[in-house]
Amino acid sequence: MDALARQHCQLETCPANLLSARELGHLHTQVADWTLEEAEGVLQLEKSFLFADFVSALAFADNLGALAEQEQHHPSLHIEWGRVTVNWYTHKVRGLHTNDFIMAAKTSALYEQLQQSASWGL
Ligand SMILES: C[C@H](O)[C@H](O)[C@H]1CNC2=NC(N)=NC(=O)C2=N1
Repeated sequence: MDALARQHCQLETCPANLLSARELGHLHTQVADWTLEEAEGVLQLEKSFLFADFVSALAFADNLGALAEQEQHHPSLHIEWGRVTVNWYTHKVRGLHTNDFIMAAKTSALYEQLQQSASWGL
């Protein structure tokens, strides 16, 4: 996951960049704790992150939003008390692109970073 988390999103995505099943399988092994879901015919990566309360969930979503702006690649977020469910897919290709795996890895790394700083009471 670390190598993927250090990459940056490609700004130009086009349907030609849709991943092959082999590429998709290889990339998924690097973010194996994310599930492959299909919604309205669109394949996406999904993972729920747990928090102590709503404020912490909102802070994570805010940090993730800043990351998405930096990378110009944006998630679908469902924010509730104690949980944020994150979905990644590429609108332009109506499916999964390498960018989605990069951002999934970055999302997991962000969560670990925030949980560590919270546990240190920082
Ligand atoms: C112009 C802008 O960079 C593009 O429209 C980006 C914005 N963020 C995006 N986010 C996602 N998830 N998919 C996209 O196709 C996408 N396109």
